[in-house]
Amino acid sequence: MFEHIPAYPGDPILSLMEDFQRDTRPNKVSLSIGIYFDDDGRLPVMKAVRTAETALLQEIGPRSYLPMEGMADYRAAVQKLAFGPTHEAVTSGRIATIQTIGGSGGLKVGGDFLKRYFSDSQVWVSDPTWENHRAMFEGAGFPVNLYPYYDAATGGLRFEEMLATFKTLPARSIVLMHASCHNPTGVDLSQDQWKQLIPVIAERGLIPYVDMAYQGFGDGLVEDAFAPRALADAGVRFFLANSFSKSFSLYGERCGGLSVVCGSAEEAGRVLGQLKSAVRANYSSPPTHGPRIVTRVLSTPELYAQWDAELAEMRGRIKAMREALHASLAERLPGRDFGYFLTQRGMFSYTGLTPEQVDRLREEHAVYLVRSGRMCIAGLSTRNVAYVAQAMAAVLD
Ligand SMILES: Cc1[nH+]cc(COP(=O)(O)O)c(/C=N/[C@@H](CC(=O)O)C(=O)O)c1O
Repeated sequence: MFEHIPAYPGDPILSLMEDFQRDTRPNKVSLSIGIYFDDDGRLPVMKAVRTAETALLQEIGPRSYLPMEGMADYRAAVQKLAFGPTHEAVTSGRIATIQTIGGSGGLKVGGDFLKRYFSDSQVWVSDPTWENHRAMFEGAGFPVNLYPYYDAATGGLRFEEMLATFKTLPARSIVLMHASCHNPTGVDLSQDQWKQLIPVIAERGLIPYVDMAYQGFGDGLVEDAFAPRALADAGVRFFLANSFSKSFSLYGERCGGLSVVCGSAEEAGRVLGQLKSAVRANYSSPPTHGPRIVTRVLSTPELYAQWDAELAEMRGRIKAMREALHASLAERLPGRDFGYFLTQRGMFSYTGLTPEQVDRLREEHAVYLVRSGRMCIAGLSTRNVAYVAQAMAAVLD
């Protein structure tokens, strides 16, 4: 019956975690999957999360199905965090927001919705992008194309080529973009570049699909949401998938959202209905526990302030690790330019290491990167950063 089923080759990111867990070498370092570890190498339980969850445990009650669109207070909190509580798009009710199973659930449900109502469109993703973007949108039935993005020569952005490409795309082309803290490169558009790109998106009638999985890991919660807010300001209709996996350290609780910015509250009502239909056909309804924690934190001023402060600490630690690794590499290999560690932002940096060098890092030094050369900076610590620099220098020599 299943003779024709091929063996699974593994996921370029998630399967590395399985290999890492099996690795018994005491000096192993995980710089592959996009998970934030603290300086002790532990996956943190945020104080604001612990406080909210402890309070919720006093309110244990029945666990019926949630509505297909999720909890109303969660959805409202997602909109306020993404767009700002006073944004006209929020106050006018023209955003359709659903609670989803992580940011992944938002991308998948949005992909299915788009395939149903924009079936002739094609999808354009940055070159490179998160490994799973292609799988998700091809899985929804779209042809997936690349637009120029990362400049390997400079470790920066090929913005002029990206802009020129957007100017050629047919109306209703779906352009998948990262709000901030680009995965895998850490290279973002500046606010000025977004201000140049957004009029082209509007003029061409493109459909932006913004993936905001790292809000708070760049410059801050407000700064990192510049792109969706600027798109909404410009009256563009677009999709925004967001994730709380990293910013709440609640990866396994699957807390995400999908917002569709529409032209009116009436339009948002119809879009919401069809998003519910897409949810029903995927997983029926979203989970309760994790999203209740997120809602409690986002809706309680003192918890929100504590969470924001903890996120700032996480952001600051990542920045400090970037600086420490850069300094250690510059000392070991003075002739090479590692400035990209300082200019790239968020959880990831694109090291430019070849797959073979990444393999050597793993096999000879027990340092794990994704084979694309992506490094998760959040896996560095004051204990291992010198060792990682030494290992990188060894394979680069
Ligand atoms: C850009 C982006 N979007 C969405 C997700 C999925 O988030 P979630 O809310 O957990 O469904 C991830 C996860 N990225 C990390 C883990 C993974 O690959 O799944 C990573 O890139 O390592 C992203 O990096």
